[in-house]
Amino acid sequence: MDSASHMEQLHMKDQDGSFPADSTSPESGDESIALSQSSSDIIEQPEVMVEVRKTDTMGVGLFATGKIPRGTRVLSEKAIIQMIDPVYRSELANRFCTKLARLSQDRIETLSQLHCNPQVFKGEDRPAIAKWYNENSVTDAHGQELKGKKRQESRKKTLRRFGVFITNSSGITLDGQVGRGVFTLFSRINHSCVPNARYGWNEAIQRFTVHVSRDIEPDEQIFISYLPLTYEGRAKRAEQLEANWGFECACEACRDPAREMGRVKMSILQLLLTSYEQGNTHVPRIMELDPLKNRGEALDIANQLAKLMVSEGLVTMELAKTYRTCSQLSLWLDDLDEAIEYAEKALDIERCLIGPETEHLREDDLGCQYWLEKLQGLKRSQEA
Ligand SMILES: C[S@@+](CC[C@H](N)C(=O)[O-])C[C@H]1O[C@@H](n2cnc3c(N)ncnc32)[C@H](O)[C@@H]1O
Repeated sequence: MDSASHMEQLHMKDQDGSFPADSTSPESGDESIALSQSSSDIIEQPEVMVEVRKTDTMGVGLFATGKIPRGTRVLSEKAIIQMIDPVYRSELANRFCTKLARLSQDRIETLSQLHCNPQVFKGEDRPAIAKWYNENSVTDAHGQELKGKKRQESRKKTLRRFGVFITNSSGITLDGQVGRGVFTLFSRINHSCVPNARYGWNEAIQRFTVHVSRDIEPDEQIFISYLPLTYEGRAKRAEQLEANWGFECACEACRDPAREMGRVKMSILQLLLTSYEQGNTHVPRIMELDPLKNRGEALDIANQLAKLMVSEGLVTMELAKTYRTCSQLSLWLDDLDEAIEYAEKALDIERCLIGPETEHLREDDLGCQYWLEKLQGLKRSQEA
């Protein structure tokens, strides 16, 4: 489909700055078809393990086409559009327009089909895009310069596409600088407060990857957590999701009030641990909790927290971090064997969620593998 055939489908008001509801609808009709992605965008995927399908309550989502074992890298994508983050939003919009103008037609179509959250727009977006249009000439797919109404239509589409970019872009690094990119299949993954997958930019292979955190059954939907706050209760999660993504979460944890108890307990344990790590200067007195007195008590709490996370199905990087804390505390308590056991658990989670490329985490033993190697070295020197 060329760009001209989309043109009648946009009905964005131009003068008053408002964004009518249909400005956020995809530009083409049936979302379940034509999710174009050139084969060079996905690498290291020996077989297609996932596909985009319609859901009942969350638009489209990503689903497993067969059984997927825990720790599998289900996506390894290159961005369809990416850029370094400028300081000012108007500059971001300006750069976006320039990038978009150079994008291939199939990538523009792919971008246009993605979800746009109307809440992402800011006051300066429309003027910044209008300014870019005033300063640049725009051509259609056949190289014909757009004028009058067509040019206006093109500007409206660009505004929506910028909304798509903001809605779906994720943090990456580009030549060592902070940037963001949009990834075709990743953009279709819905949120769950009990995710079964983890995403992240893989510096070593320069790809955006998604790994499943547990065994996945055929036809199961893949979910990530849009929120970093895995311990937070439902009300806080709902507030964040509404404010940043504009939806009411329909995940299994939010539909089942019984699951809240686990979260409450986890956030209390986390609070106690954090207070202890910070010298108990901010002990949350409202909860009438006694601060942790020593490393033994801290280890006990960290261990309880890790067990709770596992029993609640929260296999996240916070779990790896908690095992790492247990390992550090065990070492301080002079139990090297236990420290190694916890370090192995942390590494298992890290491998499962990130993969083996963690060389960039070598500094300060940040990566679990380097921490474990350090402990194993200590053990060898003790035995020598
Ligand atoms: C990045 S998109 C994910 C793909 C999207 N479902 C689509 O159709 O393209 C994010 C949007 O998906 C929907 N969504 C994601 N997770 C959801 C959830 N747990 N409950 C309800 N809607 C959800 C919301 O509309 C949200 O703004």
